Amino acid sequence: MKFISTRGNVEPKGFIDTVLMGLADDGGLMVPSEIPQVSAATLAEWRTLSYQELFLKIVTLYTNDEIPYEDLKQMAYTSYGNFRAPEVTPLHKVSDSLHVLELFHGPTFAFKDVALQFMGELYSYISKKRGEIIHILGATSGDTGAAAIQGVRGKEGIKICILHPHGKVSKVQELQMTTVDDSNVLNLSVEGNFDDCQQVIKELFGDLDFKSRYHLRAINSINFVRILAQTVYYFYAYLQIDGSADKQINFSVPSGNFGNIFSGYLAKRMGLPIRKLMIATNENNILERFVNTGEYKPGGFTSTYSPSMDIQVASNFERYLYYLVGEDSAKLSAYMSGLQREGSITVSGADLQRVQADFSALGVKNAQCLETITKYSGESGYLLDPHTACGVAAYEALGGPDETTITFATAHPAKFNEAIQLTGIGQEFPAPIQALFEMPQHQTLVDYDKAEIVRQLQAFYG
Ligand SMILES: Cc1ncc(COP(=O)(O)O)c(C=O)c1O
Ligand SMILES: N[C@@H](CCOP(=O)(O)O)C(=O)O
Repeated sequence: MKFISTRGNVEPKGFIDTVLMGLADDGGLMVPSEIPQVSAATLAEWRTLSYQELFLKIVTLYTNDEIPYEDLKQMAYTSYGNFRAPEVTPLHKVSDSLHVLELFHGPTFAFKDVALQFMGELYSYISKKRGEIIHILGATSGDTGAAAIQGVRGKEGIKICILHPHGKVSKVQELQMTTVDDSNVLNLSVEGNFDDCQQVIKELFGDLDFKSRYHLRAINSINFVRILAQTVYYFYAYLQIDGSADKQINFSVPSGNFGNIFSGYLAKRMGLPIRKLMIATNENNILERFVNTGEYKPGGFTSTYSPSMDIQVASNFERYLYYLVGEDSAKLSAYMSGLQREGSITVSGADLQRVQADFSALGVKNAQCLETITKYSGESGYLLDPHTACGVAAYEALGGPDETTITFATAHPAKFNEAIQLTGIGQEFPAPIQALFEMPQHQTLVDYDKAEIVRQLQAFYG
């Protein structure tokens, strides 16, 4: 198994080199040269595996034996050993047609922990085994940053800098990142939005001289290992639902940067019997507009009750587009240049039909998000966080009769109490979240100015 760039101008790489490269050196995104296939018989054999066992089955399809099995096993068990649920990602049945896969039982109460606990272990392993310097640079709308910092905490030889949009993350997200007082952690609070933060880091990863001089490593979903680790819970959720291996299931996925749902697309391409992949977004509904009309046009950023999905430029969209154009790098590159030049991409005809066969989508309005939280709290006694509520609203709108849908609970409601309070519902914070309110914060406020951010990074990475 080799990994190649969507843009076609990077020599095929092995697994570890792909992890270290993060953003492909030609500006594209790394993808597997071929997608491993999982047969129905194999799926049936996997039905009784624990999360960690399943993780090992899936991840070893991609790792080329570059990591000895016992080492990988140790990483898997360490990564998921500190989750608060023994199943790691337990499934909560709401009704016969709706199940919620709770992805928030990791250290920072968000789905990002699932991939980033492993990524922290992996970076630490690579650093020790290969003597690589690991200087992480990431952008966050709140959850990736907190989970990445927790993923590498206390690990020798790793420095991490996270850019978050000033005043545009929830209070708990801000506290989770900024109460960490470790000398290897730098939080830059940027006067801008998430897209601005992501733009700066993409430019810095695209400057190959800067990238290699400062040993920049990515933790965002531009890094293929994030996508890979996230495919595991699609398989796990599917296998927990009763029934034969050929039963098809829908997944409704609260989406922003398109990483989580792209993992589902990959799982489907690997052979997981998924009927519909539902993209749930908020009022930043670029993905909904793309699925419904074929036009992908970033712009018009809006702050919503689900701030982690306040994203216009979805970084993994390029991976999907690559498959949509038949893995043709020249065609993909032409689309990406068009996006840069004209500010939009349009697909039509058979391509649009294929998009609509691959996905359905809903952009959930703020009011509908709160109504959904209120409804499920009242009817089922189950408190949804606002991102998850968007996923449940999409299930209601897009799920067909007699279809089973698994909606991802991407965060614990305590992370987004600003929105929950608006419904009038009270909630108790879990102790680790409550404790954050007593702790001092450490962050540096910077303008949305690449030169200023670069100065901060140079001083930090040394
Ligand atoms: C709570 C929550 N839900 C959903 C999303 C969207 O996921 P993705 O960016 O993978 O599409 C995010 C951020 O990524 C998030 O933090
Ligand atoms: N919502 C995300 C945005 C970054 O997404 P990523 O999956 O590319 O890391 C966040 O919480 O930061």
